[in-house]
Amino acid sequence: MAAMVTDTPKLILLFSGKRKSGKDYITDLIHKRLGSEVCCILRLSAPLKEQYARERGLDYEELLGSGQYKEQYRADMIAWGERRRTQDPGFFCRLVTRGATQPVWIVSDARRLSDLQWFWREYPSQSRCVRVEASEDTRRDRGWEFTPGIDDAESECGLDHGVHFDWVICNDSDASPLEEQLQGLLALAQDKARAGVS
Ligand SMILES: Nc1ncnc2c1ncn2[C@@H]1O[C@H](COP(=O)(O)OP(=O)(O)OP(=O)(O)O)[C@@H](O)[C@H]1O
Ligand SMILES: C[C@@](O)(CCOP(=O)(O)O)CC(=O)O
Repeated sequence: MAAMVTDTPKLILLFSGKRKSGKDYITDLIHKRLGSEVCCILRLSAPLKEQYARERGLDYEELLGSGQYKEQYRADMIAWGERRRTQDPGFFCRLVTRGATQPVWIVSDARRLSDLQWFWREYPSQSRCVRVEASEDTRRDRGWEFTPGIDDAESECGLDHGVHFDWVICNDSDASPLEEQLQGLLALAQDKARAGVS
């Protein structure tokens, strides 16, 4: 199959949600459904973690994973990233979008209004916001524990208010099946990708 290379993205899905709500799980699922020709996952935290790991001699792959390893560094990584963002709010957005050629981009970890504003400004007609929600009980079952300074700070709460979400996905064990909840979003992505093939 020919690569679907497009000049600009046709659709950008900006995912946000609390820790352990399942952002990575759901964006991975969408990626599997659409395939690597159609979409790519962009993690705003990836270049942050890469540089942070390099400076401190840490395991970058572990920082990217969903285990406990990254949690011991989270507060410091947030402060490290915020120093960078204060100088240049679009710094990580520019880094991760550079070289992305698929028609559909999935940003798995929008956390701040400045992240959304950057995409709305650069790609006003393509950007859509998706919220992943899960109850505190579900998140606790996945290893979450309320941590002051993290769960009550901008990194977790920056998009709690004032954002219109185009889709809200409920990722609790008793919610409707994800495949069902993602139907509209997947259909739109497939339409946009088809329309965008060059
Ligand atoms: N619907 C689901 N079914 C089964 N396991 C799930 C589901 N959603 C999430 N999980 C599991 O819960 C854990 C946390 O999910 P995930 O890493 O996707 O959350 P996250 O929102 O990306 O968290 P963080 O912000 O901490 O990176 C992972 O081990 C993941 O596999
Ligand atoms: C430091 C930080 O990028 C960590 C994000 O890690 P994760 O998406 O929860 O795996 C959070 C932030 O940018 O505030």
